[in-house]
Amino acid sequence: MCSVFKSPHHWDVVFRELGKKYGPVFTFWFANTPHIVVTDIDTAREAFRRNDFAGRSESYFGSQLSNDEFQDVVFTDYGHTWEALRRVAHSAAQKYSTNDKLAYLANDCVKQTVKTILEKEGEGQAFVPRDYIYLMFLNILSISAFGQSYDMEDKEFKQIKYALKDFGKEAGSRFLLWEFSPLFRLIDRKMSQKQRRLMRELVEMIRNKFKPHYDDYSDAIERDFCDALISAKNEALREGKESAPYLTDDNLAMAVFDLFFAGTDTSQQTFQWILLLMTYYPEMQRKLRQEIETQIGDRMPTHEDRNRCHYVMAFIAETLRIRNVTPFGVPHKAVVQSTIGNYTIPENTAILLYQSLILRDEKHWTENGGEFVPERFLDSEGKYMTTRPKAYIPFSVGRRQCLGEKLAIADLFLVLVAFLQSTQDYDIVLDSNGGIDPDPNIVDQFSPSEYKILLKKI
Ligand code: HEM
Repeated sequence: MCSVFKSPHHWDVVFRELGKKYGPVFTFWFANTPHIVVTDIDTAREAFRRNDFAGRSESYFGSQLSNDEFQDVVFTDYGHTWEALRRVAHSAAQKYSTNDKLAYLANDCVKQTVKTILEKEGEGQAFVPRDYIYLMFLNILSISAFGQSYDMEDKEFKQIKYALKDFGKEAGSRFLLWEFSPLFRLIDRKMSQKQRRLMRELVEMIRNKFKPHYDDYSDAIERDFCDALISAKNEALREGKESAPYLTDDNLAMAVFDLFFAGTDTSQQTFQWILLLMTYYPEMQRKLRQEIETQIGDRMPTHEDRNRCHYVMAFIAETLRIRNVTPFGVPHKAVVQSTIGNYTIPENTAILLYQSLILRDEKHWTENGGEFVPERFLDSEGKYMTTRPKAYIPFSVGRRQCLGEKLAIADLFLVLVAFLQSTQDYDIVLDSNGGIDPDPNIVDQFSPSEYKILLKKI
């Protein structure tokens, strides 16, 4: 473990070397906890489709979101509560991913953001787009979740962003040391206690938004994600489903929390990559604009436009492939003793799916697997491939696979198209950047190093 903390490189570089040296399945020790690392797609698909590896280990961080009082989807171990919560959260997320409301919402949020950028930053002035992107995706999710939007100066917006984003930057890799070393938590107690407090306040905030939904809930109209979950709970109660006892108000509020926790940062960070890549490769920006102009023009983008905008879809897919923001996925746990390939895996062992290695492995992606080539997702007629290559796993595989995949793609598509439409009188130009390698200071994610862009009038 020391070797990865001491390394000046991103963990991806270190694990890539380990993968080359030790093959498709190897053990890595975080302090005194062994983690099985899987780097082969066939082995991963076979193992993760089974319930045997659908568990989550008890973790320091996870215990703040799933504990005796309430449980969420992401951190709850395999069992009835997880199954019940996952089912209702998945169905709500799927519903939202094709909802016309989402198309209007994304369009409004983007237009408002571009207007604010032009007012605050002005034409031709370089600025860091990070906070604007965060606000845009947070608003899309918060309006979908409980019908509330924020502006940059809102106290609550600042609180959410600080707890889920800025504090993470401040704490850096200490997060991992807190996770694996109670002693380090004690030594570093001022910061680790602050982290617990921030999380507690955030959980409380979301619960306070969820509960009042009962007061004016009506079966006739589904306003947002909270209503969708209440409706799923009522249905389970009415029909006497086995899942009903697990759908407590506190658990459902935590499922809403997951939307923020698992959905905002992943989506907004992916969009930061999209913006960086399309300014880094201006000829690709032109191609994106051309397609949008011919296929959609000035009207508001809809979900159906995904079937027309093949290059836009390929560009998003390639960004998710080469700059997958969750390179190591989320650790799974063996719920029983089982096997991966020829290895016996003891009960309770943690397992990591090393997604980013599979996503760039030359075995599956030819020798240019490390390069950004959106065309690899287009067929010979230039159409976006409907069947994805088997090694395309930015959202993981199997029982725990991301339940927000469809929603994330819908959001990214709508936001990208609306962003390019709203800036059609400009070239989006990269002003300064640290290249397109992931920031080596954020070791367990793929985050772009800070960059500045400007809107240059054509
Ligand atoms: C680009 C955007 C996203 C990426 C790359 C991403 C990726 C992932 C990955 C790799 C996992 C771990 C799967 C596993 O354990 O095997 C995951 C889990 C999860 N994601 Fe996403 N995600 C994204 C967006 C979203 C959105 C928008 C939502 C909200 C609806 C969401 C909700 C979840 C939840 C609830 C889980 C936990 C599933 C479970 O444990 O059963 N994600 N995601």
